[in-house]
Amino acid sequence: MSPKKVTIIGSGNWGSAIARIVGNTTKSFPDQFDPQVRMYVYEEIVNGEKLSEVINTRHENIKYLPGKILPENVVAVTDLVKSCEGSNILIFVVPHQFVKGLCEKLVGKIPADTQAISLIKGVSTGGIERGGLKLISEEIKEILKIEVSVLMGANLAPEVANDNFCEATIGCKRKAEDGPLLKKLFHTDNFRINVVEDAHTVELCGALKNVVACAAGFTDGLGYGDNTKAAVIRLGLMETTKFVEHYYPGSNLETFFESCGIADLITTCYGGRNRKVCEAFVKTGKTLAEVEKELLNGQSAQGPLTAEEVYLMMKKTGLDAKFPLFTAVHKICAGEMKPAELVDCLRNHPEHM
Ligand SMILES: NC(=O)c1ccc[n+]([C@@H]2O[C@H](COP(=O)([O-])OP(=O)(O)OC[C@H]3O[C@@H](n4cnc5c(N)ncnc54)[C@H](O)[C@@H]3O)[C@@H](O)[C@H]2O)c1
Ligand SMILES: O=P(O)(O)OC[C@H](O)CO
Repeated sequence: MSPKKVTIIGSGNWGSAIARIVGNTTKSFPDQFDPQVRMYVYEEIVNGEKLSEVINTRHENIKYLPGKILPENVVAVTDLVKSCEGSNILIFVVPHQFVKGLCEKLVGKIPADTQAISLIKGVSTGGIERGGLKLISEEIKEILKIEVSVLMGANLAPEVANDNFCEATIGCKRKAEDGPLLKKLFHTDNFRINVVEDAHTVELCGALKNVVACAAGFTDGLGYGDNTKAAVIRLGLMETTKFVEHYYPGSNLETFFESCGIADLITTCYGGRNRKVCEAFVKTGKTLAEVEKELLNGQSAQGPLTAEEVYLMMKKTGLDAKFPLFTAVHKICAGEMKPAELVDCLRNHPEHM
């Protein structure tokens, strides 16, 4: 078996942090992986220089992960199709609103035996019209006709890039077949991977924790303390388990105890961008777009968009009333509900009845 070529599609905060890991693991296992890792970069000019050229000369993503050196075998490529040519493993790591457009550019260019793994936390808009759910992994699979696994976990990119110890979960439907190689690609001393088969649950935990993090940001902005945030986390977890069970009956409860579940909820509700942006939204009275622009320097908080997408799909089938926390997050983001009303929503939550 010849060594697998790997492409990272995305070079934001998480894409760059994961490039540091994958650049090193591919070098460590030359029998399994081609050591050159191509990274698709959505080109932009930063301080008068092309970002891709800075990455290829100074090996630093000065906009999205400043101060951290990328391995030299990670090569920035600005042509998406060229970045994927001949690759056997595609790592998708872009804000979820860009996935469909990128995949459509790759149609007909990706052999059927290519594997993908999505690190994207979000849901597709593709299910909304029919009131159903479409996962990002399903969107990629549908467009490119390839197998897609997922990797989610309590992984704030700056801490991962700092090599601080953490865990992550790979969800892989063909666990026996694909799990070992994918684990090899990501598993390090400080980034510990567990592989599970229940990929839907892994992916939905990753998407929905961003919605819960918005609620945590709202309560922080309102000046409530850690007890309130713990209630947000607990009720958010209850809604997440119920949501997963509704769309994928028979999911494995144990998956919620993996890094993708409770651990990611905790880290995101304390240290994430969604929390930060939503806290500032309440404190400043500015719009979410304004605070995102001011605080994140081009990075993206996926929670408000995911809350809207989840709300629209639930609304179609009248499910929204059963998920008051998810619904409240959307309504607050959309200006249909005051942030202070969130506490009433928590107070009257069905979990207390
Ligand atoms: N940052 C984290 O700590 C973290 C950790 C785990 C998972 N994630 C998830 O990973 C995914 C990617 O997040 P990120 O932090 O790497 O991204 P980011 O928030 O840093 O987003 C910026 C990226 O979007 C790209 N972009 C902007 N406009 C684009 C366009 N029109 N087409 C294509 N790309 C465009 C930019 O070039 C940049 O690479 C998200 O789903 C996120 O939830 C992030
Ligand atoms: O900064 P956030 O809120 O996008 O969260 C980042 C990661 O998903 C945490 O695991």
